Amino acid sequence: MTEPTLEVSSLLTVRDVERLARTMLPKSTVDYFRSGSDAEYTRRANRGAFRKWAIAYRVLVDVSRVDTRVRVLGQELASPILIAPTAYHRLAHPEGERATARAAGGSGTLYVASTLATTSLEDIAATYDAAGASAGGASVGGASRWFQLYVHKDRGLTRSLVERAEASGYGALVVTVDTPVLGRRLRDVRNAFGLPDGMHMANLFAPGDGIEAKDPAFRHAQIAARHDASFTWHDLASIRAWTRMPLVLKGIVRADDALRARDSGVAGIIVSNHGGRQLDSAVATLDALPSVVEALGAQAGVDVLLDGGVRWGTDVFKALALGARAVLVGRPIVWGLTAFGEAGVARVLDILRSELVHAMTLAGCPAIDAVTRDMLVRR
Ligand SMILES: Cc1cc2nc3c(=O)[nH]c(=O)nc-3n(C[C@H](O)[C@H](O)[C@H](O)COP(=O)(O)O)c2cc1C
Ligand SMILES: O=C(O)C(=O)c1ccccc1
Repeated sequence: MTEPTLEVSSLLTVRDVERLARTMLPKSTVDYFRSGSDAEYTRRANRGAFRKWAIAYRVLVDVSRVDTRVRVLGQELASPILIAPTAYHRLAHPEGERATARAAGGSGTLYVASTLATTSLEDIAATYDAAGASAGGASVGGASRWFQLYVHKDRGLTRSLVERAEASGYGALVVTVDTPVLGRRLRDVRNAFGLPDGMHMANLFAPGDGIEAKDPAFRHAQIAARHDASFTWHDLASIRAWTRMPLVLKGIVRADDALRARDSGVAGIIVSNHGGRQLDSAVATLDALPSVVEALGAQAGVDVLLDGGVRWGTDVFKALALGARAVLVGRPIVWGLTAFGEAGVARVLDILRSELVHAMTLAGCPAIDAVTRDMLVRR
């Protein structure tokens, strides 16, 4: 009866999961996963923005059933909580992205696979689908996994990533637009952070090709140096021409950029500042959300998602009330993966989802469309 500390069920909050995971990894890995850039104003501001809102709950509503289903890019999802793309899952757990994909596929959670995965996008796709099929999920066939693209100077490499993602049945292409160069994460510089030997960016390099021989810090630093800092709105059209996958732009925080995205024909945008890892002093995502939603208007046909600092079900509630269709979580997934592999990722998803149900129940919101702007007041 008494093995209290290391049972997955003893983890009650995302905070518990993070606390445990941080004891399990080398310092330089914890630093890489946790850090924001420079003074980390934005990493903290993302969390602080949630604290500025309070929920004006409604009473005497029938909340004996609470329905968290949402439509994202025309697809029905059981929950508005999605998995943000994060690099290097094998640093967190030996099974890496495969464990994440099994937890996501098994629970029907939308998983955005990173360009910088340590498992190939084909392998992630197959693992996700197999988990979905054995769970009897409706998500088999790719619509519930998306692929995140970094645009590289090497157009041929970029195009081949897009073509591989399409061939593997990914349901959307998420183009990250906040990383023309890498943000300066001071701890990574001081730790000379890099991928250990034997771990590699499986989508970008084959084992044994030249870059594998270079030292680990070099390998990590080289990655962002290969991003195309000259990429513009104009070039987006060429990516559209390469694929039939709907496009989602990740990293938008301005109303005018959101309008430009809509005019470029994208299906969705993610209000994101990369978890405070890119431009420090960037606006917190929850603070940026209302202006983006207002600019696009209700019938825009562009789904607005948000990430950055979502750690509680009430955070999800607040983002939805301010107009997000769904949210994504980054670091909490990595901590869950570290702590218990597939079961840890599943636990994090379960914690956030049940907290959201609990918040909706107590707030008198039996369905997502009841989570409206008037549910919030400024603290
Ligand atoms: C360790 C780590 C790696 C990340 N790698 C990527 C990536 O490869 N591609 C990308 O678009 N965003 C990446 N991000 C940003 C996340 O997609 C997301 O925007 C951010 O983590 C959300 O904030 P949260 O961690 O506070 O939930 C990464 C974030 C972290 C923390
Ligand atoms: O760490 C990150 O946030 C990330 O997205 C990234 C970008 C380029 C190289 C390595 C990681």
